[in-house]
Amino acid sequence: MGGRVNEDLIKERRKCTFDIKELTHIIDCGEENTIKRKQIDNYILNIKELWDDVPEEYLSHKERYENAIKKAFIVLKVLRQLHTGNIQITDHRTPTNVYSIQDGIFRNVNPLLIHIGLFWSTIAAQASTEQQAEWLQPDSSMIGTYVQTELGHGSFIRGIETTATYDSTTDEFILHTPRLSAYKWWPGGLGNTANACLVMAQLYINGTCHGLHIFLAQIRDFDTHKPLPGIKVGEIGPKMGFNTADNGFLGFDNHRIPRTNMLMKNVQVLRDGTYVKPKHDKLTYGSMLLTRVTLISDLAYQLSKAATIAVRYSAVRRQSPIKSNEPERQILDFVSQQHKLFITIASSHVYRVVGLWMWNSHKRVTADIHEGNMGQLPELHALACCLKAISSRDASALVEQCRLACGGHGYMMASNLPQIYAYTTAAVTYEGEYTVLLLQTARYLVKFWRLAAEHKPLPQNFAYFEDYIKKNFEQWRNSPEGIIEGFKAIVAGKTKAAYDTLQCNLRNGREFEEAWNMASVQLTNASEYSTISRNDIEALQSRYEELLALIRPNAVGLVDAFDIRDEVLCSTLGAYDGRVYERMMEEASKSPLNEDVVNESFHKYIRPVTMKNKL
Ligand SMILES: CC/C=C\C/C=C\C/C=C\C/C=C\CC/C=C/C(=O)SCCNC(=O)CCNC(=O)[C@H](O)C(C)(C)COP(=O)(O)OP(=O)(O)OC[C@H]1O[C@@H](n2cnc3c(N)ncnc32)[C@H](O)[C@@H]1OP(=O)(O)O
Ligand SMILES: Cc1cc2nc3c(=O)[nH]c(=O)nc-3n(C[C@H](O)[C@H](O)[C@H](O)COP(=O)(O)OP(=O)(O)OC[C@H]3O[C@@H](n4cnc5c(N)ncnc54)[C@H](O)[C@@H]3O)c2cc1C
Repeated sequence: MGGRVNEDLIKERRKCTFDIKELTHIIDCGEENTIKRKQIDNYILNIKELWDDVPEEYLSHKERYENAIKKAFIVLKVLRQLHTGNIQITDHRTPTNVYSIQDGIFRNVNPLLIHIGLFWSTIAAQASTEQQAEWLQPDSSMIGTYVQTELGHGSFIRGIETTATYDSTTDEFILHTPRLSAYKWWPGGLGNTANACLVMAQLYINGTCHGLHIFLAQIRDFDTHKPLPGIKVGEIGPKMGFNTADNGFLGFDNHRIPRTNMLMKNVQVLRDGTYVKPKHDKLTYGSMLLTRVTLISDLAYQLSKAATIAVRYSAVRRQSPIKSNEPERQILDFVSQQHKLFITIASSHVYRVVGLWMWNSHKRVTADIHEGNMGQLPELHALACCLKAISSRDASALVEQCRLACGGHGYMMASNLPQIYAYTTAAVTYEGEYTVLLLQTARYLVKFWRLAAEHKPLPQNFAYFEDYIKKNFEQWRNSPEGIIEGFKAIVAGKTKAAYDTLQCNLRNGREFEEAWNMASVQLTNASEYSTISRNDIEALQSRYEELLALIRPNAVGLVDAFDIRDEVLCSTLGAYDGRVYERMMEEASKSPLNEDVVNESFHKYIRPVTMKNKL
């Protein structure tokens, strides 16, 4: 759509005091990545079939899925071409090769996300070399998903009921769903798209349960796509978001797979049924760990989208004068609006940096594990748990804050803020629910507080526990170092409080698990504080309003530096040109309810009532 850039935005960009491109290169981890990202964006933007102009809100549940699948397989074909063309394309904003531009294509989620983000990555991480050679062919017919959660169990995965029983007479595993609560429920792409899946099931050999293991199972015929015998599969229905993905359900009726379909990099079942244990019994949980790590970067990217939309709109929207005898002001001039939005820009940068640090930490620890050293795994797990929990809670809260800061127009689907919120808030639940993961980190904190309380040696990362006990903390200084020291004191204090409550519950005769449950609110609080979150930064930094004023002239420049294309933002409020009202009117004209001057419902339902006895 043509037309002049909004005058207020032009002025805002003139006010900017830093080099926007330089910040974009920092966000992309280098200018060469910016160039590569733009190449990919342009390449995919030129595929016309991907950019329909029928808003998905006007499609049926079925049409929305079919439209998304059409696009997903165009993208998959392109990715295969690019990869086979040896162009290693990595979008450093989400170091998972999840291409930022996909948000624009699907406006919701790519139905192949779990195929790309969990199915392949789990095979690459947990299948043996021979299995990878067989299953990871670039032109494979397998379209997979990751099938763990059941109707009856999501958080407590040791309670998963699906069984995989070894039959030595035929050298097979028998996958079985013993009851309704054991039906797999939720996996992305399972309902209609996937023809294969990685199933998390309880392994049984000669009546002994060896716990959860991962098995590759084909569930549909590669050629006809019909479910195989013994497979009951379908789609779970509409959700709050993610409605371009067919999350599904799956039941096995004594479905047989070869023994060699158990992922056997870290653990083996030999032909005679011998079970060869893994070096660490949580290696099977590795895909959850990796996804939690990747989610931090993705959430940072969702924040950058919401901030871009809300800040640009706030620079364009004029509402209410500050002095009655003056013109209406840009709402971005209201300090309360700056308070709502600038923390979102900051949080996007914080979680992008943390996400990249965690991504590199995961690579380092994975290399150690490959060498047989499991020592760093517990800390990586504890960090991934609290960081995924806090980043998803912060991101969903801040995206909603951005939506609310845009008034009624933020409530329009055409603003794209509702979809970004629906997408982001799901991350508080999936891949490990918020409270459940915070309690995992609490286990780790309590373990080291116990050592500190017993004056035993502590790893360097927990030296501050000892400082706290010896009251070595300095007076709070209003500087970054002072704030970090303050946080350490808060975490130590919260951990001590939870630990003391735990000890008190035990002294009162409670068993450990009950004592833990009774202290769980304090335990989650300690975990939350082990991660600096948005509210804490505001609360701690005096001169806060002065800092908002410092940011104000650069606010639009800061979001322009995220360099998110209009086609990806998909937002009437956030487009680069700021022509909000023209875009809103253009989107409204697409509503099917504007096709007829008088909708047929008038004659069918309204007129017989309103004109009764009047003709
Ligand atoms: C797909 C993403 C791709 C790319 C990302 C990019 C963008 C993202 C965008 C969209 C993503 C889209 C869709 C998301 C798809 C969602 C998929 C899913 O949700 S898959 C299912 C996820 N399910 C879970 O996460 C379940 C949560 N529950 C658990 O993890 C476990 O039940 C729990 C850890 C809570 C407990 O396990 P349990 O076996 O009971 O252990 P216990 O608590 O007794 O602890 C024992 C011991 O083990 C340690 N430990 C536990 N887990 C791990 C681990 N993963 N790694 C290492 N160590 C672990 C634990 O600390 C404890 O140690 P100590 O005894 O304390 O020493
Ligand atoms: C959009 C989306 C996509 C998903 N994709 C997949 C997928 O591809 N593959 C897959 O396998 N799964 C997937 N899931 C499922 C997801 O992993 C589960 O929903 C998640 O693990 C939570 O489990 P649950 O829903 O059974 O909730 P539950 O485990 O029943 O928890 C419900 C509530 O109980 C409380 N609670 C539970 N346990 C504890 C505890 N120990 N202590 C304190 N409180 C507790 C918490 O408040 C929690 O919110 C997806 C889910 C969503 C929403």
